[in-house]
Amino acid sequence: MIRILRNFQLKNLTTFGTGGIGRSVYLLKSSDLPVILGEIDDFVILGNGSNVIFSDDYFSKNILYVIPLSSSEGINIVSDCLEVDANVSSSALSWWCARKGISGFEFAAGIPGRIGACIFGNAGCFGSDFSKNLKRIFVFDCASKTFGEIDSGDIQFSYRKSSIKDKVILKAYFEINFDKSENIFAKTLELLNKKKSSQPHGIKTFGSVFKNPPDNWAGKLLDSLGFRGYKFGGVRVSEKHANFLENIGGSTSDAVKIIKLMQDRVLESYNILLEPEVRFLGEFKELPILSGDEL
Ligand SMILES: NC(=O)C1=CN([C@@H]2O[C@H](COP(=O)(O)OP(=O)(O)OC[C@H]3O[C@@H](n4cnc5c(N)ncnc54)[C@H](OP(=O)(O)O)[C@@H]3O)[C@@H](O)[C@H]2O)C=CC1
Ligand SMILES: C=C(O[C@H]1[C@H](O)[C@@H](CO)O[C@H](OP(=O)(O)OP(=O)(O)OC[C@H]2O[C@@H](n3ccc(=O)[nH]c3=O)[C@H](O)[C@@H]2O)[C@@H]1NC(C)=O)C(=O)O
Repeated sequence: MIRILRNFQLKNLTTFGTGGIGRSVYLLKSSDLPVILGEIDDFVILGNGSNVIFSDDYFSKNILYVIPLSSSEGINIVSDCLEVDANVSSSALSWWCARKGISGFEFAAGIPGRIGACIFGNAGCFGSDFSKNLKRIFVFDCASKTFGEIDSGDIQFSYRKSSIKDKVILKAYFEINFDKSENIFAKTLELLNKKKSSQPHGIKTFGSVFKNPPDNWAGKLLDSLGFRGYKFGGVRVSEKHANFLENIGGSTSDAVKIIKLMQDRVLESYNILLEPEVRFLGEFKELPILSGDEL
């Protein structure tokens, strides 16, 4: 059953926990998604809300929020492929694969997103990403309002980027490589611990603020300028990692003020324009420069 939540507090839909009011949030099951996609226009689709911030104002577009699927509901082995529903979380997929002795997803245990969004944004860490074992995706094309498959060879993937545009990913098919379960568990835990030791967890964040610039690291540049622990309103820069913001009772506009300051200071000091990784949804009075193309 599809529920439409009117005038919904958007802070409940993102891991950062800020944002204004959304006109219409469609709360649905994964199996309802193909139906609703053919019926509505002017929407954004969310995964786990871990890479987005909504403005503090009114958001008038429709928002599709799908209830996450567990690994037992959303992952199947179909002939020689791993078929994964887009609404399975990255970590559920990683641990499911470890239990089944399927390698290649050890990196994914600590990524907070869902598979659809992770492919869209080519999420990754520790030298691996979602493009690696991907064979094809099943999508809804928003322009033609049709469903179809796309081979991964026909998608351009780069660092935190894919060429997927105006499409909703419904399912993904990955190749299967078997290994000993105990080896996979060990590697998964090792990478998870590595991530936990260098990044904040158990606190509201949206992952990295900026992408790393070529041959450098956003965190290192921001740290060198003294941003660790910097606070504006109810948002502060993590003491653990200078490329993370933590919401300790603030708003999106507090976060945007810090993001702009960070971008300005790195540009002035190093002549490097940091490109935000987080996606900004809604109307903003001021925004940081979103990509170098805008200069
Ligand atoms: N490496 C890491 O540790 C971290 C990585 N991340 C990244 O953030 C993303 C987080 O995932 P998640 O929290 O689930 O995503 P979000 O809910 O934050 O959504 C991010 C964007 O993904 C698009 N999207 C969502 N679902 C789909 C879908 N089924 N098909 C096509 N596009 C979709 C939407 O684009 P639109 O607005 O155009 O509708 C949305 O704006 C991953 O891509 C990952 O790269 C985030 C934090 C940490
Ligand atoms: C969290 C994300 O992805 C993470 C991913 O989890 C990790 C692990 O692979 O590698 C990237 O972080 P990162 O480049 O900041 O990795 P780190 O190893 O923590 O830092 C890189 C370098 O900067 C230095 N560093 C980092 C933070 C800081 O405050 N000070 C500092 O000097 C580190 O010492 C290291 O020399 C991804 N970030 C980006 C923007 O690519 C995300 O995309 O949201």
